[in-house]
Amino acid sequence: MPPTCANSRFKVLPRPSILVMNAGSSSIKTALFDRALSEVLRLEATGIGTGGAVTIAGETQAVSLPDNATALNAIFDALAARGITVADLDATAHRVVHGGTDLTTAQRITPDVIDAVTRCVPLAPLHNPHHLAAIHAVTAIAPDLPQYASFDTAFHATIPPLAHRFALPDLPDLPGLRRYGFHGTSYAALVHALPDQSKTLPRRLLAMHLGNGVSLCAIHNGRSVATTMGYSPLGGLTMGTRAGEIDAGAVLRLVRERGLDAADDVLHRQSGLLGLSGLSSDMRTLEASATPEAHFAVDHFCYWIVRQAGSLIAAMGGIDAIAFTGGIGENSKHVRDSVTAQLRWLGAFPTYIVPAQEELHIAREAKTLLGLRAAQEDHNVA
Ligand SMILES: Nc1ncnc2c1ncn2[C@@H]1O[C@H](COP(=O)(O)OP(=O)(O)O)[C@@H](O)[C@H]1O
Ligand SMILES: CC(=O)OP(=O)(O)O
Ligand SMILES: [Mg+2]
Repeated sequence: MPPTCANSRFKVLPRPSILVMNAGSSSIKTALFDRALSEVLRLEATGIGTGGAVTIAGETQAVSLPDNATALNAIFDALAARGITVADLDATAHRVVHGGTDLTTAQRITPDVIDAVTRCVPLAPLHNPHHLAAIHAVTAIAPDLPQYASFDTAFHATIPPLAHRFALPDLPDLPGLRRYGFHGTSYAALVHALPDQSKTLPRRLLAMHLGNGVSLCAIHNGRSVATTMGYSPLGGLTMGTRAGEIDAGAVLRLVRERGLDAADDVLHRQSGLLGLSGLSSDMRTLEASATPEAHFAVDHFCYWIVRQAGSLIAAMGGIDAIAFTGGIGENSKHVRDSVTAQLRWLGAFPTYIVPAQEELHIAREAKTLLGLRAAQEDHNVA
């Protein structure tokens, strides 16, 4: 089989393979997997909007990444520089944060799927537009390449109605007003990976995805039973630029007095760590800062994790372990220590650090769908 990777410094890519694209709110993480689901190349653009860095096969360079479009171009340029042509792949697979009520299981991307993801842009304005940009960029290069989507909401399909229903009346003209939950690709991967460290999966596991977006998930016997994010990735905890939990009365006042678009901007882009610190949405910057506002922002971040942890532990009837993941969960000892110290009254339980493997989970799902498609084609030929 001829190599597709022209640069001999990089592993030769076995063809065919799956390129996973995970456009988060402050990063685009891409990984190329071979058919055995071994990761053969990783390209990450991080710190979008707050600075920027591109990491290729473990080597990081500071690059100005003012917006997602610049980051996406940097990723495609880096792929091209390594002789990787998207059209040569088996498929691409994308993380999609919000597919609403219609899309909750992994599937092939069709025009109908694109329409549904587009309809959810107002619910996930920091994510869905970036997923669509990545999907359209691949379509422009390779219109016939199969593309798949995995949804952040899927892992939370097991949350019972008591936990996912809002105390609203039936509003038949507004279907889908309910809690969904996000970061499901991360939690599903964590459930798969944790037993490598813990031997068996803890029965009552409190998983914490602490990145630019932040959520906690109560995982009981491997299944999500409650999570802090709700109708959209705006809910729950203090995040990089998102407000998290806020009284609907306060939201109504913001909309009444500032108008819908300005209120949307405050809640999604000017709040959270950025709004509290007046400095940055980036945890590294805040941890390095001596201002009282930066300290307050980090303390607020940890305090509300602990407050919400209490709620999720109650939903599981106790706790057997905590698992940290995401950029902050994996790297900030200060945040992990603060959270675990404030939960010490619960008694002793193990804590684990699990590198987020959203891309591997998405590749697994795409591989399953590719296999089903191949089986279907074989069946049609037979
Ligand atoms: N060494 C570190 N110490 C503290 N925070 C870190 C460190 N490395 C990354 N982070 C934080 O992780 C966050 C980004 O998380 P990440 O999961 O990569 O984001 P996204 O949600 O966009 O995928 C940023 O706040 C960043 O400052
Ligand atoms: C759902 C969400 O907030 O994702 P991210 O942490 O990647 O922004
Ligand atoms: Mg992320």
